[in-house]
Amino acid sequence: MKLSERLYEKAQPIWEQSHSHPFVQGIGNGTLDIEKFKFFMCQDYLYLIDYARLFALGSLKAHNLETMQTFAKMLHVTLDEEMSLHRAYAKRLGISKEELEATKPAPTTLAYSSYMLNIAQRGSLKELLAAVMPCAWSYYEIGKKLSETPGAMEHVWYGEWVTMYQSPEFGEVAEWQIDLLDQLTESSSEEELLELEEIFLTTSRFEYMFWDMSYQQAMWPLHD
Ligand SMILES: Cc1ncc(C[n+]2csc(CCO)c2C)c(N)n1
Repeated sequence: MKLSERLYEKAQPIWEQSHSHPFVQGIGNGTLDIEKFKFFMCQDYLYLIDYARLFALGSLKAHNLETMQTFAKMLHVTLDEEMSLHRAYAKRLGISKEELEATKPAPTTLAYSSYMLNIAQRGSLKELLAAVMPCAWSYYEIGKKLSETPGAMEHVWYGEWVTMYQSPEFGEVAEWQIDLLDQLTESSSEEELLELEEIFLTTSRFEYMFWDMSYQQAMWPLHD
Protein backbone atom coordinates (compact mmCIF):
# COMPACT_ATOMS: atom_id res chain seq x y z
CA MET A 1 0.00 0.00 0.00
CA LYS A 2 1.34 3.45 -0.92
CA LEU A 3 1.82 5.85 2.00
CA SER A 4 -0.64 8.32 0.44
CA GLU A 5 -3.41 5.68 0.40
CA ARG A 6 -2.83 4.99 4.07
CA LEU A 7 -2.75 8.72 4.92
CA TYR A 8 -5.95 9.37 2.99
CA GLU A 9 -7.77 6.60 4.83
CA LYS A 10 -6.51 7.67 8.26
CA ALA A 11 -7.35 11.34 7.68
CA GLN A 12 -10.91 10.75 6.44
CA PRO A 13 -12.66 11.26 9.81
CA ILE A 14 -10.88 14.65 10.17
CA TRP A 15 -11.39 15.71 6.54
CA GLU A 16 -15.09 14.81 6.73
CA GLN A 17 -15.46 17.11 9.74
CA SER A 18 -13.83 19.91 7.76
CA HIS A 19 -16.11 19.32 4.83
CA SER A 20 -19.26 19.41 6.94
CA HIS A 21 -18.09 22.43 8.97
CA PRO A 22 -20.57 25.36 8.68
CA PHE A 23 -17.81 27.63 7.29
CA VAL A 24 -17.12 25.27 4.38
CA GLN A 25 -20.80 24.48 3.83
CA GLY A 26 -21.53 28.21 3.89
CA ILE A 27 -19.02 28.86 1.10
CA GLY A 28 -20.69 26.12 -0.95
CA ASN A 29 -24.29 27.23 -0.49
CA GLY A 30 -23.49 30.94 -0.36
CA THR A 31 -24.88 31.57 3.14
CA LEU A 32 -21.57 32.30 4.91
CA ASP A 33 -21.53 35.61 6.82
CA ILE A 34 -19.21 37.91 4.87
CA GLU A 35 -17.55 39.14 8.10
CA LYS A 36 -16.38 35.60 8.81
CA PHE A 37 -15.04 35.36 5.26
CA LYS A 38 -13.15 38.65 5.69
CA PHE A 39 -11.53 37.30 8.85
CA PHE A 40 -10.59 34.11 7.02
CA MET A 41 -9.13 35.98 4.03
CA CYS A 42 -6.85 38.14 6.21
CA GLN A 43 -5.63 35.20 8.31
CA ASP A 44 -5.19 33.03 5.23
CA TYR A 45 -3.07 35.71 3.61
CA LEU A 46 -0.66 35.54 6.55
CA TYR A 47 -0.76 31.77 6.48
CA LEU A 48 0.18 31.73 2.78
CA ILE A 49 3.21 33.93 3.37
CA ASP A 50 4.63 31.25 5.67
CA TYR A 51 3.40 28.46 3.45
CA ALA A 52 5.39 29.98 0.59
CA ARG A 53 8.49 29.84 2.78
CA LEU A 54 7.91 26.08 3.10
CA PHE A 55 8.19 25.72 -0.67
CA ALA A 56 11.45 27.68 -0.55
CA LEU A 57 12.68 25.18 2.05
CA GLY A 58 11.50 22.37 -0.24
CA SER A 59 13.71 23.73 -3.01
CA LEU A 60 16.60 23.89 -0.55
CA LYS A 61 16.14 20.29 0.56
CA ALA A 62 15.38 18.82 -2.88
CA HIS A 63 17.63 16.03 -4.18
CA ASN A 64 17.61 17.02 -7.84
CA LEU A 65 17.05 19.96 -10.17
CA GLU A 66 13.61 18.86 -11.33
CA THR A 67 12.32 18.75 -7.75
CA MET A 68 13.93 22.14 -7.05
CA GLN A 69 12.17 23.59 -10.09
CA THR A 70 8.78 22.23 -9.09
CA PHE A 71 9.07 23.63 -5.57
CA ALA A 72 10.07 26.98 -7.08
CA LYS A 73 7.02 26.81 -9.37
CA MET A 74 4.75 26.10 -6.40
CA LEU A 75 6.33 29.02 -4.58
CA HIS A 76 5.41 31.21 -7.53
CA VAL A 77 1.86 29.79 -7.75
CA THR A 78 1.32 30.57 -4.06
CA LEU A 79 2.78 34.09 -4.06
CA ASP A 80 1.45 35.21 -7.43
CA GLU A 81 -1.69 33.20 -8.14
CA GLU A 82 -3.25 32.02 -4.90
CA MET A 83 -2.38 35.23 -3.03
CA SER A 84 -3.64 37.29 -6.00
CA LEU A 85 -7.06 35.79 -5.31
CA HIS A 86 -6.79 37.08 -1.74
CA ARG A 87 -5.59 40.52 -2.89
CA ALA A 88 -8.51 40.78 -5.33
CA TYR A 89 -11.00 39.68 -2.66
CA ALA A 90 -9.54 42.15 -0.17
CA LYS A 91 -10.07 44.96 -2.68
CA ARG A 92 -13.70 43.98 -3.25
CA LEU A 93 -14.23 43.60 0.50
CA GLY A 94 -12.87 47.08 1.20
CA ILE A 95 -9.66 45.88 2.89
CA SER A 96 -6.60 47.89 1.85
CA LYS A 97 -3.27 46.25 0.97
CA GLU A 98 -1.74 47.86 4.08
CA GLU A 99 -4.53 46.52 6.29
CA LEU A 100 -4.16 43.05 4.79
CA GLU A 101 -0.42 42.99 5.36
CA ALA A 102 -0.73 44.43 8.87
CA THR A 103 -3.07 41.63 10.03
CA LYS A 104 -1.97 40.13 13.34
CA PRO A 105 -1.91 36.34 13.37
CA ALA A 106 -4.63 34.67 15.43
CA PRO A 107 -3.49 31.86 17.80
CA THR A 108 -4.48 29.07 15.41
CA THR A 109 -2.75 30.72 12.43
CA LEU A 110 0.41 31.20 14.44
CA ALA A 111 0.34 27.66 15.84
CA TYR A 112 -0.29 26.09 12.42
CA SER A 113 2.39 28.09 10.55
CA SER A 114 4.93 27.68 13.34
CA TYR A 115 4.37 23.93 13.51
CA MET A 116 4.90 23.49 9.77
CA LEU A 117 7.97 25.71 9.68
CA ASN A 118 9.48 23.86 12.63
CA ILE A 119 8.91 20.45 11.06
CA ALA A 120 10.26 21.62 7.71
CA GLN A 121 13.38 23.23 9.14
CA ARG A 122 14.31 20.31 11.35
CA GLY A 123 13.31 17.43 9.08
CA SER A 124 14.04 16.08 5.61
CA LEU A 125 11.97 16.54 2.47
CA LYS A 126 9.72 13.68 3.62
CA GLU A 127 8.66 15.43 6.83
CA LEU A 128 8.22 18.70 4.94
CA LEU A 129 5.92 17.00 2.41
CA ALA A 130 3.89 15.23 5.12
CA ALA A 131 3.33 18.63 6.78
CA VAL A 132 2.30 20.56 3.64
CA MET A 133 0.27 17.88 1.88
CA PRO A 134 -3.09 18.24 3.68
CA CYS A 135 -3.21 21.92 2.62
CA ALA A 136 -3.23 21.46 -1.12
CA TRP A 137 -4.89 18.04 -1.12
CA SER A 138 -7.79 18.81 1.25
CA TYR A 139 -8.49 22.15 -0.46
CA TYR A 140 -8.66 20.45 -3.83
CA GLU A 141 -11.07 17.84 -2.42
CA ILE A 142 -13.20 20.58 -0.84
CA GLY A 143 -13.12 22.66 -4.04
CA LYS A 144 -14.24 19.68 -6.15
CA LYS A 145 -17.06 18.74 -3.76
CA LEU A 146 -18.33 22.31 -3.41
CA SER A 147 -18.24 22.83 -7.18
CA GLU A 148 -20.91 20.11 -7.47
CA THR A 149 -23.41 22.35 -5.62
CA PRO A 150 -25.46 24.10 -8.33
CA GLY A 151 -24.52 27.78 -8.51
CA ALA A 152 -21.50 27.47 -6.17
CA MET A 153 -19.02 28.55 -8.86
CA GLU A 154 -21.19 31.51 -9.91
CA HIS A 155 -21.91 32.91 -6.45
CA VAL A 156 -21.27 36.65 -6.28
CA TRP A 157 -18.83 36.30 -3.35
CA TYR A 158 -17.71 32.72 -3.03
CA GLY A 159 -17.82 31.64 -6.69
CA GLU A 160 -14.26 32.65 -7.48
CA TRP A 161 -12.95 30.89 -4.39
CA VAL A 162 -14.64 27.59 -5.34
CA THR A 163 -13.57 27.96 -8.98
CA MET A 164 -9.92 28.46 -8.03
CA TYR A 165 -9.60 25.55 -5.63
CA GLN A 166 -11.42 23.01 -7.81
CA SER A 167 -9.15 23.86 -10.78
CA PRO A 168 -6.96 21.13 -12.28
CA GLU A 169 -3.91 23.33 -11.67
CA PHE A 170 -4.40 23.04 -7.90
CA GLY A 171 -5.13 19.34 -8.33
CA GLU A 172 -1.76 18.94 -10.03
CA VAL A 173 0.06 20.61 -7.11
CA ALA A 174 -1.55 18.10 -4.71
CA GLU A 175 -0.81 15.14 -7.00
CA TRP A 176 2.82 16.11 -7.43
CA GLN A 177 3.33 16.27 -3.65
CA ILE A 178 1.57 12.92 -3.18
CA ASP A 179 3.64 11.17 -5.87
CA LEU A 180 6.92 12.54 -4.54
CA LEU A 181 6.23 11.44 -0.96
CA ASP A 182 5.14 7.96 -2.16
CA GLN A 183 8.35 7.67 -4.15
CA LEU A 184 10.56 8.84 -1.26
CA THR A 185 8.97 6.40 1.19
CA GLU A 186 9.00 3.24 -0.96
CA SER A 187 11.47 1.56 1.40
CA SER A 188 10.76 3.41 4.64
CA SER A 189 10.47 1.53 7.93
CA GLU A 190 7.14 1.27 9.75
CA GLU A 191 8.56 3.54 12.45
CA GLU A 192 9.27 6.28 9.92
CA LEU A 193 5.87 5.87 8.25
CA LEU A 194 4.16 6.28 11.62
CA GLU A 195 6.08 9.51 12.25
CA LEU A 196 5.06 10.88 8.85
CA GLU A 197 1.46 9.82 9.49
CA GLU A 198 1.43 11.77 12.76
CA ILE A 199 2.65 14.93 11.00
CA PHE A 200 0.03 14.54 8.25
CA LEU A 201 -2.77 14.03 10.78
CA THR A 202 -1.58 16.99 12.85
CA THR A 203 -1.74 19.41 9.91
CA SER A 204 -5.10 17.85 8.91
CA ARG A 205 -6.37 18.75 12.39
CA PHE A 206 -4.93 22.25 11.98
CA GLU A 207 -6.86 22.58 8.70
CA TYR A 208 -10.08 21.80 10.60
CA MET A 209 -9.10 24.28 13.31
CA PHE A 210 -8.47 26.99 10.70
CA TRP A 211 -12.08 26.66 9.43
CA ASP A 212 -13.38 26.73 12.97
CA MET A 213 -11.20 29.68 13.99
CA SER A 214 -12.55 31.63 10.99
CA TYR A 215 -16.14 30.74 11.79
CA GLN A 216 -15.68 31.91 15.38
CA GLN A 217 -13.42 34.84 14.32
CA ALA A 218 -11.26 33.68 17.21
CA MET A 219 -8.57 36.18 18.17
CA TRP A 220 -6.37 36.23 21.27
CA PRO A 221 -7.92 36.45 24.71
CA LEU A 222 -6.80 39.54 26.67
CA HIS A 223 -5.81 41.48 23.54
CA ASP A 224 -6.41 45.18 23.20
C1 LIG B 1 -5.27 27.24 5.81
C2 LIG B 1 -5.10 26.94 4.36
N1 LIG B 1 -4.86 25.67 3.99
C3 LIG B 1 -4.69 25.37 2.68
C4 LIG B 1 -4.78 26.34 1.70
C5 LIG B 1 -4.67 25.98 0.26
N2 LIG B 1 -3.36 26.03 -0.29
C6 LIG B 1 -2.31 26.52 0.38
S1 LIG B 1 -0.89 26.41 -0.55
C7 LIG B 1 -1.66 25.64 -1.80
C8 LIG B 1 -0.91 25.16 -3.00
C9 LIG B 1 -0.50 26.15 -4.00
O1 LIG B 1 -0.41 27.44 -3.60
C10 LIG B 1 -3.00 25.53 -1.53
C11 LIG B 1 -3.96 24.92 -2.45
C12 LIG B 1 -5.03 27.66 2.13
N3 LIG B 1 -5.12 28.67 1.26
N4 LIG B 1 -5.18 27.92 3.45
